[in-house]
Amino acid sequence: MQTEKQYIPGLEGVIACETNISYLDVENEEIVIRGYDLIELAKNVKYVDIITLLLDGYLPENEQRKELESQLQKEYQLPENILSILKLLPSKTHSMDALRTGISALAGYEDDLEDRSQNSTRDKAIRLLAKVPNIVANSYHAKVNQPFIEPRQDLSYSANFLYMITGKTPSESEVEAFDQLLMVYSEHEMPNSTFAARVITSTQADIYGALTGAVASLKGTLHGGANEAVMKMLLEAETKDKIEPMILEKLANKERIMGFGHRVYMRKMDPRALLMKEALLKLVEEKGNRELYDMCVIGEEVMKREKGLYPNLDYYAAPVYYLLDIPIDLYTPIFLSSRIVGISAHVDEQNQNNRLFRPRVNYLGPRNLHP
Ligand SMILES: CC(=O)SCCNC(=O)CCNC(=O)[C@H](O)C(C)(C)COP(=O)(O)OP(=O)(O)OC[C@H]1O[C@@H](n2cnc3c(N)ncnc32)[C@H](O)[C@@H]1OP(=O)(O)O
Ligand SMILES: O=C([O-])CC(=O)C(=O)O
Repeated sequence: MQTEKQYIPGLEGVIACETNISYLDVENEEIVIRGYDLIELAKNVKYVDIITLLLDGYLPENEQRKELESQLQKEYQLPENILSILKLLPSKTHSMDALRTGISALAGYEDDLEDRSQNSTRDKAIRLLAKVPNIVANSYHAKVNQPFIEPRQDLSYSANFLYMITGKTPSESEVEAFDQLLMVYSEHEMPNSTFAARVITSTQADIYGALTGAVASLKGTLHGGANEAVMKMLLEAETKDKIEPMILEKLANKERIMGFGHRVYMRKMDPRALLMKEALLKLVEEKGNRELYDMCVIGEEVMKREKGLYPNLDYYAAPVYYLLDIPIDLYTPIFLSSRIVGISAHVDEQNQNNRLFRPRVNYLGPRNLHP
């Protein structure tokens, strides 16, 4: 006779591992990243600094930052065959599926794929971080039948990423907003995608497999895919007068409003959403489109009043992407690109202190049947 153990749907509140990487301190409204507050980091450092913080455990000095930037630049190029694979994908391929394919295919170029040492994982993570903007941007250009764009070594990591997407040299304020987007998306404790990567890693599978699984997880609209859905909703509403009736209609139809709610923050605003709300206001003041900002604020108020739900990061990140002229298809791939660093840190931590994930079930089906 099986004894029933407590089943917790969605593993809500369950502790899945011990970590030195990050922690959501909801009570104190702090996202702790290796001891630092993510929001304070996002206001004061650059995404490349967060790469060092997450992979090496400390914030870099100037020389260390320069060395990392040049390491990344050396790895910007993609093998010709990978570009050819991206070009061969049908044009209806979702950009997250193209990214998943690109990351998976890169595994074949590693000489030490099975090496799970800390150094090897770090090197692989850097190579992936360098190449992923190329996959994201050029798989999109191939999809819309535009020529590939070559990476530029004279630009910073974030400026090059944005340039490769839009084909325009970005302004300083655009780079600043994009770099901040990458930082706020870089790491977030134990979301579904990170958990998926740790589960895969626990079998001693390689980091490419773990990240491929994480891309698949992050594509879903209850997770990373929400940012695309938010922008589609805002564009469908068109004006600030229409956002409230649209949300009310969706709620009446029992639809979920993308960009609201969060398993961990529950009835509080995601601190990253607040930072992106400020970034959005700054961009709106520079570029115009106050209507978009007002629409978002009205949406936020309606959801608070009707459901007691607050925006998560995706709600305010979506219009920031939009004002940076980034195609909607790329919102979620950019989220994943930034998150590669956080997930890689988790892959390494799992490797260093591994035990296979293998939970049990409460069986509810029949017994004692015979063929
Ligand atoms: C960066 C990120 O990945 S953040 C997450 C991005 N995802 C989204 O924005 C998708 C929209 N949000 C959601 O679906 C949810 O809030 C989640 C999946 C993020 C978290 O959900 P959970 O903690 O599992 O809560 P759960 O799905 O159990 O919902 C609890 C209740 O709140 C409601 N609810 C939660 N979020 C929403 C929402 N966005 N719109 C409407 N209702 C919602 C549910 O319908 C449910 O109501 P019920 O009890 O009457 O059935
Ligand atoms: O933490 C989560 O569940 C989802 C999320 O906000 C993220 O991955 O950034």
